[in-house]
Amino acid sequence: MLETILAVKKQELQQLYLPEEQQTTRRSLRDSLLESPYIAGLIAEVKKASPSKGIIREDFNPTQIAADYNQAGVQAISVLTDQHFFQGHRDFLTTIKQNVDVPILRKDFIIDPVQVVESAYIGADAILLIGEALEARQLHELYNQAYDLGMEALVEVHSEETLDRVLNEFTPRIVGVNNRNLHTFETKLSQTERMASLVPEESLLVSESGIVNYEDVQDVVEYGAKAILVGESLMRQNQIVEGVQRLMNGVGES
Ligand SMILES: O=C(O)c1ccccc1NCC(=O)[C@H](O)[C@H](O)COP(=O)(O)O
Repeated sequence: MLETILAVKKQELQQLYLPEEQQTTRRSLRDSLLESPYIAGLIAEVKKASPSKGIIREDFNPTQIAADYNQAGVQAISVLTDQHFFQGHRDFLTTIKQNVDVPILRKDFIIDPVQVVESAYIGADAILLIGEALEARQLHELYNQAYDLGMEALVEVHSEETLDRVLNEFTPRIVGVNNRNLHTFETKLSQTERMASLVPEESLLVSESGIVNYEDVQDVVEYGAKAILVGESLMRQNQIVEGVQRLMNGVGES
């Protein structure tokens, strides 16, 4: 699946035009996650659909969902901007950035420097760089470009092999272990458990995907995660604010 997504991305790149540059103040993703009052920092995702699940939320108002996340006290918001596979849009990110006061992560498949510039122009505070989608040298260059433009980068890996490749090149400040295999969609929190001890101390570890309840949050924190990235389980809540409280405090869980 990842290959298919990347092939479409390469095609889209040929028609990519840069939008008007937003004047924006950058917010630090890493600092915000480290300042969390919960047992982990929470990056809450705005996600309408996905290749593995199809439509996740019919009643989808990205600005309202982000406002609810903000009200609930999340540390950061991840906005899926890919249109083809996730029904996202880069305009969602721009509008959300103007309406909340937490850092915004641009979740997309970034493979080219022009997308890093685009991310800065639309107001992103941080971008996702996927280890399984990039050569380590290329990833490092995109990472440096992001920081040069005042953003941060969440460097995501799924396997030990990919993490090894990345760490041979450089040490990212924020490392995400994706519990979902992007080829098979198999999702298991034990991936964080397997990988946590391999992530350097100085890298803030984010556990991504498949986190559904407070018990899951406790588990990945026990494995070593300092932050979590949660999409689907929050997007399926009727009351987002209460959903965030339940996820992060265990309050009201049966
Ligand atoms: O979510 C997918 O099906 C997916 C498929 C292929 C590539 C990426 C995919 N998801 C991106 C993500 O990393 C997740 O949206 C994010 O980690 C949140 O996961 P979840 O809480 O399980 O929605």
